[in-house]
Amino acid sequence: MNEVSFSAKNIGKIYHNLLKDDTVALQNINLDIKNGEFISIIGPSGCGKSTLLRIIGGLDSPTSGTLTYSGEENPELGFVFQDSVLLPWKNVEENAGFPLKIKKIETKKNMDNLDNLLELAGLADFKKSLPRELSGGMKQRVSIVRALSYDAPLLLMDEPFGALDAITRDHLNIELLKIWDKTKKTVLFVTHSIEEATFLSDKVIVMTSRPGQIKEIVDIDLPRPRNEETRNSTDFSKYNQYLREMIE
Ligand SMILES: Nc1ncnc2c1ncn2[C@@H]1O[C@H](COP(=O)(O)OP(=O)(O)OP(=O)(O)O)[C@@H](O)[C@H]1O
Repeated sequence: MNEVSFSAKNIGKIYHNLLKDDTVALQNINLDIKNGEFISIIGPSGCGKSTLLRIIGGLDSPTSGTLTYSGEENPELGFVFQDSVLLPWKNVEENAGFPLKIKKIETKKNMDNLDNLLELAGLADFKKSLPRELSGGMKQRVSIVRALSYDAPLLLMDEPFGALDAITRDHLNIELLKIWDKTKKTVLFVTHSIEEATFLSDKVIVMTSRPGQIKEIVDIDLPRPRNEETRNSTDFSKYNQYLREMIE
């Protein structure tokens, strides 16, 4: 089954530097994530958010502790980073479907799914456009569709909307939730924005400053689907205030 959940036990990460003391980036991280959850990670700059994301994604290994996946042995991952790199000579459709080409899985089912995702992301009319003809927000949408195109059960997102203006960002948050609702991926999302974390997540992991430890995992009990009404609600403000006080 295309599912993944994972459990991190006592994860630690030390970077050994050539000309200065070692950096203890993560310490004693314990975490259980269920299939289909939307989890955000927030915390002060340099507290190890990206390191934790990379370790969970298998792009980096922990210095100590264990990470156990269940559901799939080696779960495939989709990645979206702050600066999405699209191939400038390929159009939207070709960029979004590039993983399918590389993996040689351009089946009818996958191509139909790609079409649906482009539609969901509001890109149906731009399939033949080149990256230089797109706005920053549209490029990020292409990179999200690309990450979802091969149906990886786990999506890792590192500040994917960090470079965008607030209005576009709010818009993309809503679109991302619509796609997530349809695809039921497990999402791990790093952000500097408390409001973004609250708006999107089932749970927000709050980290301490370096060495990064988990200060608290906050359940965000706001009704779904979330929309502009959510942002205007008192509960939304309360969660933001709670999280802000915890980080300060
Ligand atoms: N490859 C590396 N080699 C050495 N030190 C590193 C490496 N990657 C990260 N670090 C250090 O580990 C710590 C955590 O970095 P990381 O990028 O995970 O933090 P972050 O919370 O994502 O930061 P930010 O919020 O500023 O993006 C920092 O002190 C950083 O300098």
